[in-house]
Amino acid sequence: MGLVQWLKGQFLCQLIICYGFLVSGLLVNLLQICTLPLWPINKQLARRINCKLGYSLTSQSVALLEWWSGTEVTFYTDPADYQFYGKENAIIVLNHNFEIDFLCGWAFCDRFGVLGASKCLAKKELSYLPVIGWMWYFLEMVFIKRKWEEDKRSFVQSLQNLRDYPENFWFLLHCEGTRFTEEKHQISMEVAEKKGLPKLKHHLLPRTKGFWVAVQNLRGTVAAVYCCTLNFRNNETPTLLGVINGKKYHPDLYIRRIPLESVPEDEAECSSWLHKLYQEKDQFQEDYSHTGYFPGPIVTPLRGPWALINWIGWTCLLLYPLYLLLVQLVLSGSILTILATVAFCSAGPGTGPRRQVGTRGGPCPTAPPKRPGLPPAPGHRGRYRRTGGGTVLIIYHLVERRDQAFPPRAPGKVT
Ligand SMILES: CC/C=C\C/C=C\C/C=C\C/C=C\C/C=C\C/C=C\CCC(=O)SCCNC(=O)CCNC(=O)[C@H](O)C(C)(C)COP(=O)(O)OP(=O)(O)OC[C@H]1O[C@@H](n2cnc3c(N)ncnc32)[C@H](O)[C@@H]1OP(=O)(O)O
Ligand SMILES: CCCCCCCCCCCCCCCC(=O)OC[C@@H](O)COP(=O)(O)O
Repeated sequence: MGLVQWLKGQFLCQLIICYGFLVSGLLVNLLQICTLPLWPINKQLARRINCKLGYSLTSQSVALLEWWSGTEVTFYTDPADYQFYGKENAIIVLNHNFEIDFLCGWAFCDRFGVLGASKCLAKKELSYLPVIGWMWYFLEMVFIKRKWEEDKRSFVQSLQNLRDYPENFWFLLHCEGTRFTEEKHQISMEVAEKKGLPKLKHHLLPRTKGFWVAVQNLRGTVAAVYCCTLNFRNNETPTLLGVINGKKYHPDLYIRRIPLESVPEDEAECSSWLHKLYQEKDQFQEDYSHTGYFPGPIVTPLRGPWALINWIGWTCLLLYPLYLLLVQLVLSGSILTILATVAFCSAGPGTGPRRQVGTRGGPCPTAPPKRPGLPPAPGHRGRYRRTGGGTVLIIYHLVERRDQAFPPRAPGKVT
């Protein structure tokens, strides 16, 4: 494992990433609150400013995915459709099978310059997420409780509000309404059987009302439905923690552009249309599971530098005060304070499965079987690496050098 990969696994690095995201997010929220007086005067300008602020935060996670973990989404689509992406409003229908499908969605948005303005139909609980949830209010995200009788008024009103949105946006819909699990799949297929619908192998049965209401209320504003089917090579199970640890994943995304005119206006016909779309998506996934790729050519939209530049900018801005603090700390000469810092930096949670760090020398319950005469198995990292011990060594040398530069004071003598 190279030095860079090892650094990415260090608790201190992950702490800095999360610190940067949270503090920058709070600053973005503060700036968004400052745009409130502008809304009654110039709503469109307030919206454009909020799109930029939203981009400044959301794009950090795209930078984390694409630059930190090195994950590159491979796009499969008809080149004839490519010209429309980013130049029109669209409803995105995406399967909801993976923990980071939203991240891949954001990366797709960023490639076509619609990341700051894009929205989704999200469960109300997400609006309470610190920073992200608060930001989404200012981006006019559509939140629902997933109870139609309680949702219908606010849902329709939220969609109507988007009809005069000044920026091109994509509206993400996970029509299944929840993340795929085997248990939910079983229940869902029982409903499919009752309804006389074909069973799906890789998807939950879609809830169709939300899609129909979105299409009806965005007709004339949205030009097309983008049927997006996402999967990961080699049966990878991607996680956000893996991305933060710098683990590279291999997502494949198949996009089909369907003009909105071809979506029926009648609710029952629209429902049948969506069920048929999911049956097609299910077949794409089935073929993918055998071939390892989606139909159609691969397109490679340019990965712009702005997500990375934005992330580096925030990191430098927010790390500078910490850097000054650290310098003061080291110069303070207080060994106790320095050791407390060292202990904090190195005692971060392990990044792999929880393990007894060998305090009693006991074998790790989750460690791969020992391979006599061979180095530990690749997935198994030594005691110190796991507890950020590398961080300890770096700071220890820093302190050691300080001692050389600043010899310990003679008792009673002030230097
Ligand atoms: C690659 C992607 C590219 C680009 C991405 C683009 C944009 C992304 C960028 C930015 C977006 C910003 C942020 C995104 C990031 C993070 C957020 C990501 C994810 C969060 C998303 C979520 O929170 S998912 C949960 C919320 N969404 C939904 O719930 C949508 C699906 N639900 C609906 O649409 C529902 O219709 C409803 C909630 C609107 C109303 O539901 P309700 O159940 O009340 O009514 P329905 O008629 O729909 O359902 C009743 C019928 O369903 C049948 N039924 C009962 N049980 C089941 C079952 N288990 N499975 C299926 N169906 C069932 C029941 O029989 C009823 O049938 P009837 O025939 O009798 O009506
Ligand atoms: C530098 C960046 C550092 C860290 C980046 C962190 C980015 C955090 C963004 C959090 C956005 C949360 C999106 C969650 C999407 C999701 O998957 O929600 C679940 C719902 O669909 C369905 O819920 P359920 O019914 O429970 O399956």
